[in-house]
Amino acid sequence: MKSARSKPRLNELRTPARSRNNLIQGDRDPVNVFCRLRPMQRDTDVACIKILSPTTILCTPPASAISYRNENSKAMKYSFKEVFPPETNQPEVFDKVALPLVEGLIKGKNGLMFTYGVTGSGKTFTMTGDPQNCGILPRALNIIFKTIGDLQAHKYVFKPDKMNMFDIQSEAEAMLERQQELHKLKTGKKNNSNPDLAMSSMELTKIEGINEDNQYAVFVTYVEIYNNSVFDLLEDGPPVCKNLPVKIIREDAAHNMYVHGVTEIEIKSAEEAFDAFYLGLKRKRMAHTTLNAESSRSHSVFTIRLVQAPVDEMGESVIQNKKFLSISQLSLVDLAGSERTNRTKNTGQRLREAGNINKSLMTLRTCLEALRENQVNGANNMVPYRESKITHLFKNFFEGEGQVRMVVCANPRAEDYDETVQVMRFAEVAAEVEVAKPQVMDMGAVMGLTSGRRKAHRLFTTARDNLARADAKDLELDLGLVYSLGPDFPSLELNSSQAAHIIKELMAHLEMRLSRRETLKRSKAIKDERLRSALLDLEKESLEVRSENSALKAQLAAAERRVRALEERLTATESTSLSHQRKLAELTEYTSNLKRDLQEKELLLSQNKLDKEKQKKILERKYNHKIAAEHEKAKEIRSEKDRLRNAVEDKENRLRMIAEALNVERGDNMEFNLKCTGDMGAQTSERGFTPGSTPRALPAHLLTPFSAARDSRETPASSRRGVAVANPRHKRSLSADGRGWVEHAPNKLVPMGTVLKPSIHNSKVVNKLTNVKDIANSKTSKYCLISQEQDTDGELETKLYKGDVVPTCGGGAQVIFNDVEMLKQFSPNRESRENRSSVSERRSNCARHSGKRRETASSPPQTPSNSSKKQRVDDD
Ligand SMILES: Nc1ncnc2c1ncn2[C@@H]1O[C@H](COP(=O)(O)OP(=O)(O)OP(=O)(O)O)[C@@H](O)[C@H]1O
Repeated sequence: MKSARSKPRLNELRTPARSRNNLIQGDRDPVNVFCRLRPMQRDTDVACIKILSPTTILCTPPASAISYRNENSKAMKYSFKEVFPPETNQPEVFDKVALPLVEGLIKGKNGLMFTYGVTGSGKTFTMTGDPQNCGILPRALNIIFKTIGDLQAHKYVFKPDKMNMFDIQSEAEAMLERQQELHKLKTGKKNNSNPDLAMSSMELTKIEGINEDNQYAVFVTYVEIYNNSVFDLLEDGPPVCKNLPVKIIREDAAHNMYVHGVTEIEIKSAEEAFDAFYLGLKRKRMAHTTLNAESSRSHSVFTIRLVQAPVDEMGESVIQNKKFLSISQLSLVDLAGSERTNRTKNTGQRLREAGNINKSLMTLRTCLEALRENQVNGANNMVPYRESKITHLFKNFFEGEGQVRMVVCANPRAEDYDETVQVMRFAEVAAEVEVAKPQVMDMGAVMGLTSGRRKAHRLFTTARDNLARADAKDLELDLGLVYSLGPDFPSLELNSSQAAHIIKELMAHLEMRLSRRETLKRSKAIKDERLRSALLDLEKESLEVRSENSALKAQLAAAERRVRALEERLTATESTSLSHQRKLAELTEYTSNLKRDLQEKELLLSQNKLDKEKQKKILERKYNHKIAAEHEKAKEIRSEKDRLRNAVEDKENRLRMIAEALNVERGDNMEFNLKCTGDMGAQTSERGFTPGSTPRALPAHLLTPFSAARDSRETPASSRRGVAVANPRHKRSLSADGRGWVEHAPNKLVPMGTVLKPSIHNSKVVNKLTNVKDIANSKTSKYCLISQEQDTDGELETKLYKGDVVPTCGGGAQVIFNDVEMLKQFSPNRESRENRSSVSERRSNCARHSGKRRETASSPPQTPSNSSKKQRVDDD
């Protein structure tokens, strides 16, 4: 039963058709899987594969195998269509595996054959072989040319249209191209054949049953899939070409996958085919690995396309109609071997290759598993053909029509066991996949042409040629008359008695012949007339067809131009997209690496954070204890400080009172002083004080702070009454002795109209002390801060805070205050009044305080310093 689909278009039958889900079970063939065991290399090698029957093997895990260690030590049986023992020779393998595919190819059926196995298991040996043992590929080429022999069309009659289809050219066009090629060849012929390999010497018989009413042409392509990119091994260029451009896989109008822009060479003999094959072989990526001296690093696909078209009714030339073309293809695939990297010890480029090889083989396996699932269980799983170039390219074989055969190559040695078992499992999956049987049509029969046209034409041309020969007159030819005037003349024996009767008969016969001749003449005239009118019709039709043809040709040319332009754009877009895809993959990998790094760093960071928090807690606990202790101490210090401050304030009050007592009028003072001195136990010799007299000498501890000069110099008597001061500092020369002073007057001084004015000779005057260098330099050794403020009585008081500038080790300076000068004015009236009113109070105060009074700056102003702001008031 045929598919429910409407009658297929003729040219859709040529290449593997797309999936037809409604194909019934009988329309399908399983993938035929063969197993070939290669001979052991060394006598010492231990085998892990045993042949049980011509179709079954037994794999026993050796003790060294991983599966054995994983307690999966059961021996496993695997079945195949046929198992080839190590001693099987190449012709046997070819006859069983590839010959049916070649027969199918000749009859217009598609075929796919691939070798699969671990690296070094004999895949390339099976597919290509060596000079002494030609493999499947050279044998297939040889037998094809032996079979099609002189049934081949002239070169360039069939021409690839670059879109996976073919055009048919007229003999004249084909001849023109042949001449051009001849010219090119004269200028430089390339010969790529390998002199060591005389594969054409194989003894092969031709395939029977070929349709002799067709003309044939063979085209080959050779591509390799390396690191999941497709390369054209027959691309124009030097034989050893390293930088072949990447090709893309596309779908043609009939939804078949093909390598776009691939070089498709028309081959006219097995020798030419070998030339092409060896050119590709030189470019194929091979490398030395630990497990195979010449290991294929890529999957190679050698495709033979056979184009056939029926000859016309005269059996002379091909019918110039693309509709009647039939294209069948046989793809011979040598897959790269699967390899475990820990065994091969590959690194760098080899490792990357191995990764890509394993990945694509994995995709092949995944695709076949999904297909099997869909076919056996009626699932509708998406088959990931596009994940790998190899599966993408052969999508049509699995989803369309054709014969698929696989040779699983295995090395029986124990070291390969683990990988061999994986291969066997893949083989099991593959054997369960089914492929639709190809449908073949005889185009001549479709057109209603009789068979044997070509043979008849050959005979006719032979006869014609023979007639032209010089000895043709001796030939006895039975040309077989088309028109006959009836039977032969009756015998004319007139000497008999019945002569009159015979003459009568003869006359009747002649009359009959005459009338027959007339009839034939009339019939011929009618036929001539018909022929003429038919010819006229044909001529008319031909004219119409020709004009239509030229219009169509013009349209076609325009369409072709458009297609070519679009194609170019598409190619450019596709190559950009490809490069973008590659970039994207790189960036994705880079991003994932970065993410991984980030995660690692985040982990580390959180670990560190945790550690730090732990440490912090420990330290916090420690320091809390310390801080508590410090707080306790600070509290104690503060209370001690308060106590001391109170004591100091108490003493100051007492001293102030003493000083005030010293300043009261003489009479009062006398009394007051006597009391004070008496209270304080001072030893005075003189109690009287007259204006202009030398002030009495008070004990040192009762004088103002400035009177307690360390040197013994006498201070001249103060002009102010009642002040017995002998302080050498009152000398201006000493207070400002000209040694590198910095005079710091933050505010403008209010003029007081006094005799004594705060002024230091040769000093540097600054209003603001912002520049450290003003203080911290080698010339400056003294600092004076001048301030004016109101005292408690509302009088203006000028204070000079003086100090030594001491450089600090950090390069800055500190000021140690050691002196305060004060300038103050009183109204004499107010003073006496005030004094009088407060005398009694002072007396009482004086009586209460027995300590000496020291007049000092209670809190010196702050002075900037760059490294240390240490301030000290040194009571003099
Ligand atoms: N059946 C066999 N008879 C004799 N020699 C064989 C056979 N099979 C393989 N060999 C030899 O084994 C070696 C490795 O074989 P081959 O290169 O075909 O392996 P491979 O499976 O193609 O490896 P790779 O996947 O690495 O390309 C070759 O030297 C080949 O001649």
